[in-house]
This record gives sequence, C-alpha cells and structure tokens, in this order.
Amino acid sequence: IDSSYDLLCFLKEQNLIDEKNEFWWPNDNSFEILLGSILTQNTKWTNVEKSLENLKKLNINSLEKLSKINLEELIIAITPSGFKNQKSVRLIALAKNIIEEFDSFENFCLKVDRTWLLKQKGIGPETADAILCYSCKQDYMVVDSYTNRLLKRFGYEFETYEELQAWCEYGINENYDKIAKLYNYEISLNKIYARFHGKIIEFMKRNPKG
Ligand SMILES: Cn1cnc2c(N)nc[n+](C)c21
Repeated sequence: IDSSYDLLCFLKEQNLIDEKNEFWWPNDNSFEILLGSILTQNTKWTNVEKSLENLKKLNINSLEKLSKINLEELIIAITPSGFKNQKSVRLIALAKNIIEEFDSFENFCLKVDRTWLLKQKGIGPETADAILCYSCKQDYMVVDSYTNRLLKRFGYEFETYEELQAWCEYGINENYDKIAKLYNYEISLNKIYARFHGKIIEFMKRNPKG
C-alpha cells in the first residue's frame, strides 16, 4: 500500500463493521461516547460495556448528573473498566470543567478544540481524538497501537502519534472524491475517519498475528 487510501480499500472489502453502528463506536448517544473514551483507557472494551451498563442503571446520562454524582458511587459503578479511583475523579472533574467552560454538552461538542481537551487531566491524544471524532463529530482520526502494528506489517514505522495520524488523514483527504464513490452516498470526512479507525481495530482483533 502507498497511502492510507490503499489501506482503507484493503479493509473496506472485508465487511469488518456491522451496519448497526454506522460510525462503528457503539452508543446510545454522544455523551455515552465521552464516558466510554475515558473508561476504555488501558482495558478491554468488554469491561467498558459493563461499566456503561452500571452507569445506565444509575441513570447517569448527562453532564449535570455526572458532575453531581457521589464519588464512591461512581467508583463502584466503573470498577469493571479498571483504574476506578483515577478515572472517577477525572470524569467528575471533566464534567464540571465542560459545564463551566461550555455550559451545555451540545455547545461543548460544537466549540471544543483539541488543545482544551489535552489540558484536561487524564486526556491524551488518543482520548482527545476519540472524543473529537466520535462524540463531537469533528474531523479527527483516532490512531493507536493497533494502527501502528497494522502499518508495521506493510513496512511503515512512525515516530509519533501525530505523524501516524497525519499519514492516515492525508491519504484520505487526498483521495476524498474517490472514497466518496466507494460509498453510495455523500459520506462526511468525519464518518470516513470514524469507520476507518473502527475497521483497523476490528481487522486487528480478527488477525492478531502478523
Ligand atoms: C468503542 N471502542 C473503543 N475501543 C474498542 C475496541 N478495542 N473494541 C471495540 N470497540 C467497540 C471499541
């Protein structure tokens, strides 16, 4: 492959994403994706689903409720996804900061930028881009160790997260009109990034060995 466009074509014909999640990231709404993006750090997605189920039972379905939740209660609820104390403190602080800075979750999704997210404790590039892409529907592609490992199989090595991300985004941008033809509808750049990242994860889960 010569570009991330070639990689997308290679992945696209393998039907890696089931159609019920057209942006790949399973969710009921974009607030839940915000929760999931923090909870998924350093754990398996199946564990995140258990924590999200617990939060659903507690009806923690808004920024306001998350900002007011009892810390101990949150710690117990998110135990399945690990680092329960650290992630609980960070989730409550994030909810409070979003309310203070943006008033509403909707306004946050529209106005937040990568710099603001990276200033929040516990949010690094991968989490920031997951929130920007899947919660806020902004044009950022998430890259990760799966992406690095897959590209290594094609002979590519990247020094930094940003370099890997730039390579992935560049090939898509350069071939956007060709990609639009691959999909029989007007697909947004955000949606291509969302699905492309998902295809990489799903491919690597099905093909763990090089
Ligand atoms: C949303 N999400 C984030 N990381 C994931 C993963 N490894 N496997 C599956 N899913 C759905 C994931």
